[in-house]
Amino acid sequence: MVSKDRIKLEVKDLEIRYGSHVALQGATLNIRENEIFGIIGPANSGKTSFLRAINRMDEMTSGMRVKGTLEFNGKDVSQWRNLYALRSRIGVVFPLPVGLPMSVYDNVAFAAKLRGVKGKANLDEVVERCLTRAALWDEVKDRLDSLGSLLSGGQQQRLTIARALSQDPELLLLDEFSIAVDPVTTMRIEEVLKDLKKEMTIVLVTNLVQQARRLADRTALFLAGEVVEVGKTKRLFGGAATDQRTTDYIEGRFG
Ligand SMILES: Nc1ncnc2c1ncn2[C@@H]1O[C@H](COP(=O)(O)OP(=O)(O)OP(=O)(O)O)[C@@H](O)[C@H]1O
Repeated sequence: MVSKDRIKLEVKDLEIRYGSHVALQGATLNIRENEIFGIIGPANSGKTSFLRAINRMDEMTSGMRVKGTLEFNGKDVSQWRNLYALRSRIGVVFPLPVGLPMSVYDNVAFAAKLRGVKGKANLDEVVERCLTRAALWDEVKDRLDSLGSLLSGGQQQRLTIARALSQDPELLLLDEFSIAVDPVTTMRIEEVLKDLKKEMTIVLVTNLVQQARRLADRTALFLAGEVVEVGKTKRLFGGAATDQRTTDYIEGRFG
């Protein structure tokens, strides 16, 4: 049993639909403080929909309906009246770097300004700290005024991580962050994530089972809208999964 106060996200019997199409059902799991929780599974298994439900993107996704319990810090996300306040605690990094039509500096300073950080010295400090934590500072410190969109793909992805960190999130959701990133950058970001989990909880949706193996403390297999199994990554990858489908997926027999 995990003590209640170590549970960051408690999910019970969650169902996500788009119109009549069920994307996820009967999902029950919990995500603990300071762990990296990996989610693996083939396309269309409901992984991204799960992340969307956590930070209430159903509000802006037409036809999307969420039922069941999804408690963040013990309070159901559906009870948060102030979605800005909820989302400021939950950072999200999408598969492809998006929305960078501003300078490198402003990309990171933007959220900090919104949450009330004032004065150039304070903003400079946030920008340097977040870019350093995202392993990008050394590469961009001399071009903070250039457009974020002019950086390489791997740099842009790290910029989106720096931007997510600038909110000082308690929970960081990453959706297949390495899709558009070269292997060296992927490894650098993986090192960053190992370090970040000391300060926050990370949910890592990945299409790379070996990435879950390298990074996740526990891993869940999602399959066709069902949570097949949740367990310690070492156990699942060590040949002791309880569901044969987990073993088959991990060993690449389908996907
Ligand atoms: N906005 C939407 N409107 C209608 N159906 C959707 C929408 N988003 C997702 N779906 C459907 O919900 C199901 C789950 O999709 P989801 O994106 O959550 O899966 P996934 O596991 O993240 O897949 P992938 O690895 O391809 O990103 C799929 O059948 C998908 O077609």
